[in-house]
Amino acid sequence: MLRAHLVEDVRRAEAAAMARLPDGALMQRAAAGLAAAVLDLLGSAYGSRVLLLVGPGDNGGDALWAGARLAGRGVAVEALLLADRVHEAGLAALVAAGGRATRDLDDLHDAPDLLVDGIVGIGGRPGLRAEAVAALEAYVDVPVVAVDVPSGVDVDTGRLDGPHVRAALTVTFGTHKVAHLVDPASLAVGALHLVDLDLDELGEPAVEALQPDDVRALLPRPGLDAQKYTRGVVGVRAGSDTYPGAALLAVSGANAGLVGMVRYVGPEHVADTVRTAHPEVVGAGRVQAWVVGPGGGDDAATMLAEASQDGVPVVVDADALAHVDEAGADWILTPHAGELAAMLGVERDAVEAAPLRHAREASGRWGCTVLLKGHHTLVAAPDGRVRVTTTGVPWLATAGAGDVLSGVVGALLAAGLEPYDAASVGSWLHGAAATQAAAGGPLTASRVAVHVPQVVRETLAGLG
Ligand SMILES: NC(=O)C1=CN([C@@H]2O[C@H](COP(=O)(O)OP(=O)(O)OC[C@H]3O[C@@H](n4cnc5c(N)ncnc54)[C@H](O)[C@@H]3O)[C@@H](O)[C@H]2O)[C@@H](O)CC1
Ligand SMILES: [K+]
Repeated sequence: MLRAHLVEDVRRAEAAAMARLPDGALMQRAAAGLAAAVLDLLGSAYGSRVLLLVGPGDNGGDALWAGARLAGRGVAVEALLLADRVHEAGLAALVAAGGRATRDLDDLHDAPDLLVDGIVGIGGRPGLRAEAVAALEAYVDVPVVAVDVPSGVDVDTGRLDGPHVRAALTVTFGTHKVAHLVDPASLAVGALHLVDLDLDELGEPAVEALQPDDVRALLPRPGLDAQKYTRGVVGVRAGSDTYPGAALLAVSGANAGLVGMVRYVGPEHVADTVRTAHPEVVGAGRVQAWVVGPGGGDDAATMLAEASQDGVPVVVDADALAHVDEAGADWILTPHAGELAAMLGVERDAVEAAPLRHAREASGRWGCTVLLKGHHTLVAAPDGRVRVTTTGVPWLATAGAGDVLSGVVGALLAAGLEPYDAASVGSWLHGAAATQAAAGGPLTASRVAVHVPQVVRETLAGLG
C-alpha cells in the first residue's frame, strides 16, 4: 500500500527520528536521496548544469546539501537564493564543494539542464512569491525536480491556490504527502520517488493508494468447490430507449468474469441487444448486488426504487444519482465532479478544486462509500478512510468508461468485497485495463472491459 500522511504526522515522526539520530542525519539522508535521483535524471554529472531554487526553510537546506553532493560529482551547480536567510550550513557546503550562489536572476550563467525546486516543502503555504515565479518563468522549458513537494501546492489537501511548480519528478522523504496523490496538485507532481527515512510512528495515513500486491490480496477468486451462485450474482439495471449502449457497457464491466452470473433488467429491446452481445447474461432474479443508473434516463428513479427493495448493496451511477435520498450503508455512489456538485448543491468548479473534501463530505452525508471519478479517482468511506486510484491513462476520459466501471465495481460487490474494497479495487482494475487497452494510444470504453480479465490474470500471477 502506498500511504500518504498529513504534515503534522510527518513532523511528529521526524521529531522522534531526530531525537534518536545524530544532528542533521535526516537531512543528509534526504539530500543523498535527492542528489542520487537528480544524477539519475541527468544521466551524467560532467558537463551537466543544475540550478537550485532555494527558499528560507529546510526544504532549501535539502536542495543546498544535495547541490553540494552534485558539485562534488562534477555537476556545475548554481543556487538562486530566494529568501533573505537560507539554510546556512547547506549554503556553506555548496560553496565549499565548488557551487555558486547568487540572489540575482540576471547573475546566472547559461540555462541549466535541470531546476531543483527547494523553494518550500511541507512548511509552505499555497502560492509562490513573485521572485520564485520570475525564476520559474525564466526557465519554463527546463525540467524541474521538486524537493519533497512541488512548491506552491497545498500539501495536506491537494488544492491549488495561486502559482505553483510543475515538476517532472518529485523526490519526497519519509512518506508520501496528500498532494502527491490527490487532484489537482497530483497533476503537478510528475514522476514520484520516495526516499526512505526509516520513520516510525507515522500513524494512520490520510489517504492511501492500492498497489498490485494489495489488489492481489483482495481479489475474489473461486474456491475448488465454487458454483456460479456461491461466486456471487450481480444485477444490472441500466439502459433506456435513449441510451441503450450504456446498458451494454455496464454489463460488459459486470460480465468480465469476476462473478458467477450477471442478470440484466431493462427494456426488452435493450435486453435483446445485451443477450446478443453477452449470451451468458440472464434476466431478473436474486442478486447479491445491483448496478443501477447508466443510461437510465427517465427510468432511473424507478430502477433505483426497485433495486433498493431487495436490501442488497447497490452501485448507484449516472442518472440514478439524482434520485438518491437515503442510501444504504453498503451502497456505493459513483459520481463524476458534475454529478457530485449537483448532489451537494455546489458548483462543479468547487468539487474539481477540492475533490478530497467533497468526496469525504458526500460519504459522510449519505453514510456510504463514495467513488468520485477524476484523473485520480477517490474512494471515500464514511469512517474517514480514503483511497486514491493511480492506475489509468488520460485516454480513459471517454464516453462510456464510467458505465464499464460501475459494472466492474458491482461485480466485486456481489462477489463479497466490502464496499470500500469493491470500489477501490474496481477502480484500480478499470484504470489498469485502460492502460493496457490504450497501449500508448487511444481507447474506447468497450476495449477497457475486454482487458479486465487480462489485468486480473496478470495481477493474480504477480505480474502487475
Ligand atoms: N524536519 C526534518 O528533519 C527534515 C525535513 N526535511 C525537509 O524540510 C522541509 C520542511 O522544512 P521547513 O519546516 O523549514 O519548511 P519549508 O522549507 O517548507 O519552508 C518554510 C518557510 O517558508 C516560508 N514560506 C511558507 N510558504 C511560503 C511561500 N509560499 N513562499 C515563500 N515562503 C514561504 C515560511 O515562512 C517558512 O519560513 C521538508 O519539506 C523537507 O524538504 C528533510 O530534510 C528531511 C528531514
Ligand atoms: K519544493
